[in-house]
Amino acid sequence: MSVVSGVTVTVPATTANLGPGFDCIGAALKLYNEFKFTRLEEGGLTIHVTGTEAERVQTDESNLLYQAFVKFYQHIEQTPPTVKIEIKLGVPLARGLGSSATAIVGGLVAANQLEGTTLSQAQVMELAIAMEGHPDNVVPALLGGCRLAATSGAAWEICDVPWHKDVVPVVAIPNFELSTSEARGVLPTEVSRADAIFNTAHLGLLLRGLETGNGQWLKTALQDKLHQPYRKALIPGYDALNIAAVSAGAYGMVISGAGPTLLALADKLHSEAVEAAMLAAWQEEGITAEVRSLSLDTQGAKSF
Ligand SMILES: Nc1ncnc2c1ncn2[C@@H]1O[C@H](COP(=O)(O)OP(=O)(O)O)[C@@H](O)[C@H]1O
Ligand SMILES: N[C@@H](CCOP(=O)(O)O)C(=O)O
Repeated sequence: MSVVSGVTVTVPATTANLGPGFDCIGAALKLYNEFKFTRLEEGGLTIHVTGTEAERVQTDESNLLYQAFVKFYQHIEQTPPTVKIEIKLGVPLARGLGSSATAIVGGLVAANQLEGTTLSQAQVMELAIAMEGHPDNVVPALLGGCRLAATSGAAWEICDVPWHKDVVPVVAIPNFELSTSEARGVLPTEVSRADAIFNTAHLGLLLRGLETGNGQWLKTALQDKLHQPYRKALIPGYDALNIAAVSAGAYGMVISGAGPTLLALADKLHSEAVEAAMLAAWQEEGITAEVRSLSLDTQGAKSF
């Protein structure tokens, strides 16, 4: 295929970890960033950002989307073309909804499209995982759906995790940021055998709970001992929201990605009540938030 003069890529938000699946499972959500790349014959890099919090995105070569774009060209050992980049932000920044994953996947997919799909989707995925350092947000951002990723060193096995249609993700997004690096910084480097066994069992149960919609399994499965006990202190209102969500009928509540967004899973009958309860709980803490039910994106990154 031949090179093209411009491309637009949309990439979905993600909710990673889902409680016990730290660094290995995540789901794409119907909330999107859009990235338009146009080759320029002259001048230098131009980045224009629109949408809520647009002023918080870098507009020089340090921009993560652009860095991913450059990474692609380093990989194919070519010089990147000069481009104009237009970013339409739909995914809030540093909230645990995979904004960094959208940028990494968006930059790589855009470059691959501009070069006539030089790399396979699997090669793009490997580059994205290497850049992000873990697979659980970039993989669903690229492929869509709920995905489990495992590696024994060389390549990644990606498994599509069936998600029962009655299980609704409710996201409660506060108006403060928490960077993934800060939230990873509070984690211990070693964990006990008991905690490792706890998470292994709960992740197995979660997979079956998501597939079947079995509420009893999901209630037990949405627990974790590897990251949330250390991170919850970074999120004011965590315990209050947990109580509110479960009292309103949610199966359980977890931290979305590295936080601070909190994710409840509920059935369709209870999702609206869970939304209202989580919003009220954060208001009581004096925190402004947006709470909404989202459905799963099944398509991942799309280019046109
Ligand atoms: N659309 C974007 N374009 C460029 N950089 C972005 C974009 N979205 C996020 N980023 C970068 O990623 C950072 C947030 O990443 P991170 O702390 O991992 O949070 P998140 O949980 O949202 O992925 C932002 O501060 C910004 O540097
Ligand atoms: N497993 C990672 C997931 C980070 O996701 P993000 O959406 O917050 O970027 C972690 O928990 O650190």
